[in-house]
Amino acid sequence: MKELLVATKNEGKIGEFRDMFSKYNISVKSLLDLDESIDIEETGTTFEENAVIKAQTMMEQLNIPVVADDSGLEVDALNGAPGVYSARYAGIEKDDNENLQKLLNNLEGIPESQRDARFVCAVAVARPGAATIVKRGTCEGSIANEPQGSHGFGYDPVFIPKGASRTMAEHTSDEKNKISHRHHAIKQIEEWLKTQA
Ligand SMILES: O=c1nc[nH]c2c1ncn2[C@H]1C[C@H](O)[C@@H](COP(=O)(O)OP(=O)(O)OP(=O)(O)O)O1
Ligand SMILES: [Mg+2]
Repeated sequence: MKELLVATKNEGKIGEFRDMFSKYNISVKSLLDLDESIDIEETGTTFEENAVIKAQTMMEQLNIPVVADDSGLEVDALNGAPGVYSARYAGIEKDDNENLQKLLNNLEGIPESQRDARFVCAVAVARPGAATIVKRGTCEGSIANEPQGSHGFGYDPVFIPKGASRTMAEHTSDEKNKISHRHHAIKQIEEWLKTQA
């Protein structure tokens, strides 16, 4: 079992990386195991830029391969907002509940047919002495009228994946990990993951 650092402090992401990397025989360490005071500024304007910033910052400090995830929700009726600002939508302090309440307020009165959205995830792999890899995965869906379900994290209680009749937070973690944006991004770094185990 090889250990890999995922440069995140998000417990929801950490759990999903643990579950999805286990099949590659890789165990996950995160910034919560390392040093909670590490705070990497997300100055990019795209998910890819921010994922690369997070992965390269830690790779340069530790001289080991580092994976990072930058992700968020794009809502068509809001011209792609909250997008890269998903974690800071309702303010500087991250608060999943405030964020999704603000989203529901901003979509008030907008009919179901115009509530299309997608989750986006960029996964970056920064490697000492080799080029950084960055891949994007998406999960199409729409925004519910009210939060439902208690699994997952972030905007999961208001996101209904395309073809589903319940929110992502009403999916088990195994179900989510088969269809999520994070799953689709990780799938694209599979070849590299296999070289790490
Ligand atoms: O599967 C997901 N299910 C629900 N919501 C999600 C998901 N994936 C991302 N999201 C939302 C949460 C947060 O509002 C933003 C990520 O922001 P993002 O900066 O990438 O993560 P973060 O600041 O929580 O942790 P960190 O930067 O340490 O990895 O998008
Ligand atoms: Mg962040």
